[in-house]
Amino acid sequence: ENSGPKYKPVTENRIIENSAKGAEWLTTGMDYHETHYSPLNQINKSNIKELGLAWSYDLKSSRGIESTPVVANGIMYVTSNWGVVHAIDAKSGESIWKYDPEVDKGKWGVKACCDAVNRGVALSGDKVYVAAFDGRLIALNASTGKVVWEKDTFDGEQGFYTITGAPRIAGSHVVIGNGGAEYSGRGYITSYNVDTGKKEWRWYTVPGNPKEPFENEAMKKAAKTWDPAGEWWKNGGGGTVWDSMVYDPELDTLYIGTGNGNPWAAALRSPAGGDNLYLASIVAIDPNSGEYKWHYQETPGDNWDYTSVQPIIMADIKIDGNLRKVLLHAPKNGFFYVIDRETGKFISAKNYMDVTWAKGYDESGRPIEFAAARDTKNEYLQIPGPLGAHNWQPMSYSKDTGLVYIPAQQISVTYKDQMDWRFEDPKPGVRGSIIGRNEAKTMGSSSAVSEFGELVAWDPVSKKSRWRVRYDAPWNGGVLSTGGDLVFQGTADGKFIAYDAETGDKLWKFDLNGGAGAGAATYEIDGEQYISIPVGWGGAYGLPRKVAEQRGSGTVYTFKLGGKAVSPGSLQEGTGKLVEGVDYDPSKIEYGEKLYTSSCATCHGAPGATKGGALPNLAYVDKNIVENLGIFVFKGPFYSLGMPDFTDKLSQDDVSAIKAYIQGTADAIRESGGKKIKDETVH
Ligand SMILES: O=C(O)c1cc(C(=O)O)c2c(n1)C(=O)C(=O)c1cc(C(=O)O)[nH]c1-2
Ligand SMILES: [Ca+2]
Repeated sequence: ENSGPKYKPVTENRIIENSAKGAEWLTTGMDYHETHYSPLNQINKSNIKELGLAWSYDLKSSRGIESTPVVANGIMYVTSNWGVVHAIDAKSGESIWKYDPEVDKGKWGVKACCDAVNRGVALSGDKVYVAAFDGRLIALNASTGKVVWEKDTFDGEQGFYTITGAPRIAGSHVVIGNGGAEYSGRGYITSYNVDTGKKEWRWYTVPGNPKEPFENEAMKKAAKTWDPAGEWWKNGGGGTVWDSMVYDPELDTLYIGTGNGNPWAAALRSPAGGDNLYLASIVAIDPNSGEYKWHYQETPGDNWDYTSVQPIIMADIKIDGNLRKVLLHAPKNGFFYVIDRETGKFISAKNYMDVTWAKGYDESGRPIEFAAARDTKNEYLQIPGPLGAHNWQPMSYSKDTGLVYIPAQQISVTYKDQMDWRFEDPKPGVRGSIIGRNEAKTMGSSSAVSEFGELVAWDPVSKKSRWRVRYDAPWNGGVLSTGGDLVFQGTADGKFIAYDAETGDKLWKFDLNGGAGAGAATYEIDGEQYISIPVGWGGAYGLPRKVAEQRGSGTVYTFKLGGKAVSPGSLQEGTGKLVEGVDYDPSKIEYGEKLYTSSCATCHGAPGATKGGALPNLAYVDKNIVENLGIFVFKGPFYSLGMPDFTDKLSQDDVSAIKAYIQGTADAIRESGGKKIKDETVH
């Protein structure tokens, strides 16, 4: 129990007032603007060399950690997998309380497109809000961690949903969306009263069956941009709001980023074409009524899993001599957008990474596409691939430098439409289809062009990068910028690095116990500035592969000047030896590969393609696991950790074929002297 001073309620004024000094970090993005910038400057260029570990905290988790810490009243709130909340003394690193929503992981793990992650909490009054993976929005007492109220946000809905995002507070409303657009789902957000949990409104992002009454004018308008021949509503249509929402208290408006189409292939979802509103858009909503205000669609007629859910930043910047209230956005599709947040008017879009789907944008804010990117017959080299030029990892906007620091990447894929796709049609050979994926795309090579990561310092006014830092690998962590003229980023290869915000010069680095994804936060207690980063490798890219040699239990690292705490260690990983000696029938390998692609590949990757990520690569596990694969796939020992149950999905014969494929591939790699046989499976 918290024995410290009485918990001071978190109010709108307090969040606004804190922006100027930055002693606390009161929303997932620091304040309402969600800049991931703090004016704190005790730690700066002159003393960064003295930055050392103040404390570390074991989150006791083994999947991806994606939450930016939130700090109020000396308490840090950070989430780990499935929606577990840790309240930590932000000065000492001692646990205050822990809340586990006790998600039925066996039941829900199968619905995880991209790891059982959670991106953090929201604070309001004396409560902390978290959304559990299984759809429950939960209000906890911020001092004790006791449940105040709990609501099922999937109530009455049909889709294959999960929640990974952080809730947001808009006045007296707490709002949450969900994920599921790789499976089946109609995107929506729901608002609840912060005090009572009473459901207030629900806003769908895409229209339902046009034969039924529309919920509102926005849906009626949107339906005209979809072809009913695609019967998208059976599949849900997509548009899930699985990450960013920002609230502007001055304009009393909530801005949400919407996700990709479901299925991905536009030609199957809406054969006659159309923009498919409000997919891949930023939509402004009145948080009191739940009514649509305006939208700007970044990727009309999405065909590539180009979600627009990526972190949105509010900024007030001078463009052509006029101070404009804008939204800054770097979604998956590789373009950087500046949008007027009062009107929704498009200001500019310019690619911050190489892209092969569009040449640029016209004055009205429509992309000028390359026709080949919509070819339904031929394979196409898609850059960025479905993991995006930037994913959920928070970017940061510094008011001092005027730059946006984007954790960007290049990961390509070759795509082709799966023209024989049908809704919920498990097919050996179709990626993830046995576990409910509904993408309608087949993928070829994921490494036709090189993969890399980049920290891009982007000037949103001149639409050019000021500097770039190149990393060998993609999937680097979120970014923090500070008044100390510093930029902090954790990397996929397990470092926490400080850069000069003006030049990109590397000033300091610290070795972590694994690859980092989450963004860092900073705060001040008793006159000392702290910088805190939760570390834990995983997420969509990290499930089947890793970049750092080491991998640790999820850990919060907190630094201060002169800190001298001892670093936590890494986990003992497997042997790294190819599996050997499992009996198999070689004639089954080919069919086994097909079943593997449909059942195992999205989480475990292709056998031997990597030595594993947050989850093991099956060519590098103990022989007993492959030999007894049936024990593991039919509600086995890992079911309670989130592994799907393949009962009624695979037969014993199917399992024998999968075993043949795993052992056969491992043998082939060994015989070829360790040569990689297969590409990794992207996303
Ligand atoms: O379409 C969706 O509903 C949805 C949900 C999620 C999610 O909830 O995590 C991701 C994605 N899509 C996605 O496309 C994606 O690249 C992705 C990466 C991650 C992650 O946490 O690493 N989640 C998701
Ligand atoms: Ca998606």
